[in-house]
Amino acid sequence: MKLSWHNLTYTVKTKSRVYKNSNSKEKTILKLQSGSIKPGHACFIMGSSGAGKTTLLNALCDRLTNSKPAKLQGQVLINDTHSVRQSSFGKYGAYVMQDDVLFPTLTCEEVITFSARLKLILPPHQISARVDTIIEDLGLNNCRHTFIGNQLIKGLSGGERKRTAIGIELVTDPQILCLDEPTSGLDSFTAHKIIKLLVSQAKLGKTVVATIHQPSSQTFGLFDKLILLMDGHQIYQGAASQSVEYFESIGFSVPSYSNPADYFLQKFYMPFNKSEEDVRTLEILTEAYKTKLSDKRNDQTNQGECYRSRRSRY
Ligand SMILES: Nc1ncnc2c1ncn2[C@@H]1O[C@H](COP(=O)(O)OP(=O)(O)OP(=O)(O)O)[C@@H](O)[C@H]1O
Repeated sequence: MKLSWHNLTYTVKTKSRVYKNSNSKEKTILKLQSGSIKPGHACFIMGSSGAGKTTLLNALCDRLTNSKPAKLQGQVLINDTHSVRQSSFGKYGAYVMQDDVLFPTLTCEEVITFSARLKLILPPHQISARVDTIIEDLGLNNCRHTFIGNQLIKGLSGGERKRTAIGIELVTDPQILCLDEPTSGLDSFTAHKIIKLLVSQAKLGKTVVATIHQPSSQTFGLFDKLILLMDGHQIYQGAASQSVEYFESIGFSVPSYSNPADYFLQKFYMPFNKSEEDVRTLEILTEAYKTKLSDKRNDQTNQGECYRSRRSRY
């Protein structure tokens, strides 16, 4: 299923000034954002802390309130036709939270089975077949009988716990899978394995979208699509593999032998007491992004015209 969003703006009222050098008490967290993710793609939302990653993800999954003092404007569409609001996200999508709440005294297999029994109307043998497939796909076979655990009970490792949380959502075979910080608190090797797993889920035809904090350069290389946010603005949306080249073309060269993700987070951070230079950087980036979008639109129009004129010749 294709997920697209158009002119998303999310504003909330705050009790204090939004920035040191402004008097406004209204904070716009998402600023006129548009974009889309196709099925079969794994898209990762990056940006420094407070850039609006979780808010964008929540808007895409219809998890934001639209009542005072918060206001969400714009549209999120499924397959370019149905509004996510009207078509009830839970029917075709799933959301994996950052702090998953799992029963500590159940085993990995038991929590996935519990979720399947709760969400599916299927005979028991089909439920256990589905659970077996998920456990196999997620590589949880060697810990299927281990307790989830908590501070008092020793249980699954962080990575196994994350995969279990994903398994709980996969029981319904969702077409859209949204995850908030699926790698938080994990070492870079385990984080890499989780991202690999998400990319493989996307290859099965799902639309995967996740926020992510600090991917290693190897993990960054797995991303199909990247959305980079700065202070609520989208400053890049496109193939992750082309992002370094794009930023280089507008004057932000990633130093050799360094992790592009680290560079982006450091360079595109908007502090509370933003300086004129920070504002200028943001302006340059948003302008460049608008130009990129209009160039892309022109290319598509030209391609369409070439195709039509070629067809008319035959
Ligand atoms: N309901 C709200 N009321 C006031 N401020 C909010 C609200 N929701 C989000 N914010 C603010 O909006 C900004 C973006 O929040 P969001 O959680 O989307 O950031 P993030 O990029 O996911 O950050 P992090 O990486 O630290 O989780 C933050 O400064 C946050 O404090």
